[in-house]
Amino acid sequence: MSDAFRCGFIAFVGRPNVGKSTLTNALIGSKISIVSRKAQTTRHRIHGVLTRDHEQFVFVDTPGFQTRHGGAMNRMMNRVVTQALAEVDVVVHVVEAGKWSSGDAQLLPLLPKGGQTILAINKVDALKDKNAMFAYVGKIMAQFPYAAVVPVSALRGVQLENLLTEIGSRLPEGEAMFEADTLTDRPMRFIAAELVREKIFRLVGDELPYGCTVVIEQWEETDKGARIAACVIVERESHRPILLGTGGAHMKRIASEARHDMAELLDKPVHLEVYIKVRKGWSDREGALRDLGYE
Ligand SMILES: Nc1nc2c(ncn2[C@@H]2O[C@H](COP(=O)(O)OP(=O)(O)OP(=O)(O)O)[C@@H](O)[C@H]2O)c(=O)[nH]1
Repeated sequence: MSDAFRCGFIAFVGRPNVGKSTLTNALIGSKISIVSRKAQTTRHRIHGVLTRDHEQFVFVDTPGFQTRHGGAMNRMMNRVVTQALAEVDVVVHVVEAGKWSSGDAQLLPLLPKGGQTILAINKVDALKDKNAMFAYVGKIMAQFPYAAVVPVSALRGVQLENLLTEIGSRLPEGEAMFEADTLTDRPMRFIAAELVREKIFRLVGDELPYGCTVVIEQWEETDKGARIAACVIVERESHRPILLGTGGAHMKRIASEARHDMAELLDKPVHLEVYIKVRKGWSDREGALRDLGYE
């Protein structure tokens, strides 16, 4: 392989919950995309950038491929996945060690077959029967011509260097696209909205259906601090008390934890207000989704 600098886009695809976000974060070494036990927490494509001596990796973190529901939201999410695959240089198909389901198989027809698709078998730390791995890999390899297979543990940081080497060798030669210290090209506002959404999912995700989004409505930043107002949009009036909690306790906790993270991110004091708005049926109307910035 030549010593020329390489730079390119990498997409992680896989059914929900296989650990795509955790893996991206482990590779980039900073918490940018949000991680949660709940499926479907990453709705946007997020670029994280890792720059090394000989390569620049530009990661695109795609949402979980959806097959369970037929709503406009899921159709749009699947379109985002398809688009992401068409635009990138390397696709990493992430699966879970020992667990192959129809959700994994349904992705296969979308994967590029030109030698740029790598299989990453995540969560090897959780695999009880290590001997079963051989049969598991064989079964998957029989179904798709992967260019490489790398067992990893995003959580424990196992074999990540190996995965980076496999990805890096398949990136096109070319100059870096981002400054070396760029972690993400997403604006701060977007990340702030993601922080609020992350807290909501962690605290009331089990009770709240997936139709909830966060929009930053006010953003005033000076050298001394920032004033931010975030609006949480829910589908039904009945979702409001879930978010509020008894005496507003949930909302207070969500706002306080999000404010703390924002202050850390911006490295200055943050004043955060969080409102709730009800907008009926928004998650099933593509037009409404577009209004809110989901394309
Ligand atoms: N044991 C183990 N757990 C992991 C590993 N990587 C991720 N997880 C866990 O798996 C769960 C899902 O991880 P995410 O990174 O949110 O998964 P995702 O594929 O991005 O999920 P979506 O955003 O829903 O598509 C979390 O609870 C992680 O802590 C791993 O290597 N080992």
